[in-house]
Amino acid sequence: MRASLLQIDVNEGESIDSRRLRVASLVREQAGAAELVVLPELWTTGAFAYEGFASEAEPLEGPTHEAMAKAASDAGVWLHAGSIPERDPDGPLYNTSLVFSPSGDLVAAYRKIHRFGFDKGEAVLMGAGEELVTVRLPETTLGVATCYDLRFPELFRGLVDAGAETLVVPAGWPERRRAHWTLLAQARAVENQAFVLACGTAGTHAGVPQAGHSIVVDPWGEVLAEAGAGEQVLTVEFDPAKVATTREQFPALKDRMLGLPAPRR
Ligand SMILES: O=C(O)CCC(=O)C(=O)O
Repeated sequence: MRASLLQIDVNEGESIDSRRLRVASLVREQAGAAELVVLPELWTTGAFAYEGFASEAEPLEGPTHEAMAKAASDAGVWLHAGSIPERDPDGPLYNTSLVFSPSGDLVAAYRKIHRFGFDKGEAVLMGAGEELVTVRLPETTLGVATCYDLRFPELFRGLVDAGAETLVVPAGWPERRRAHWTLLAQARAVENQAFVLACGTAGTHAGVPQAGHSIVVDPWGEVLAEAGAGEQVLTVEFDPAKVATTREQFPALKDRMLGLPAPRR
């Protein structure tokens, strides 16, 4: 199976409308090159451009949905279209990832569970998702998570328990903590014996330089491909069957001790 991670440069010098058109044509260019295409987190606004979240938020079936559904079907690819600031007509904003089938149907929407920012930004401007999301592809089952979620291993264990074999993580990770990004992507792959496809952004928005360095890690923790800092299409071929063989040959997941007693005080 081939996947292309589109590490998009997100900066204020380009309007959201232009970027949407540009990204749609990059997705179309993946026709025949990849079966799965992955975009980063909040690539329309920028993950740190908090002031724009409310004004640029879209309904689930808004302009990004429309452009990405068309791009997925034109290219005939599975498309994890990264995330949008979603305006729920009956609730708060959410940081919501969209996944499309090769015929352009929305097959999954994942509202980010762990919001970043502590006492500001996304953590106060957006609501928290409550549901784990997996997506069955012919070759593998995707488990989806977003950016800051990468720091919470229990979420990924939940996805694995739900059948995930390929963990897809769109992000807008800052350069300042790039070492964590790489380390955590490898850790999630090793502990879950799963592929990790982690797609970040390039450029600088809201004064925050982005890490880039999108990365694909196999179930043994080996880095199959890693991008540089700038905008880049990172295409990788991987064998989804390696999840089952790794789990058979080194069956650590079977040694989980569920229901451990609480520590004695
Ligand atoms: O956890 C981090 O260091 C970065 C997280 C982040 O930037 C985000 O979730 O938007």
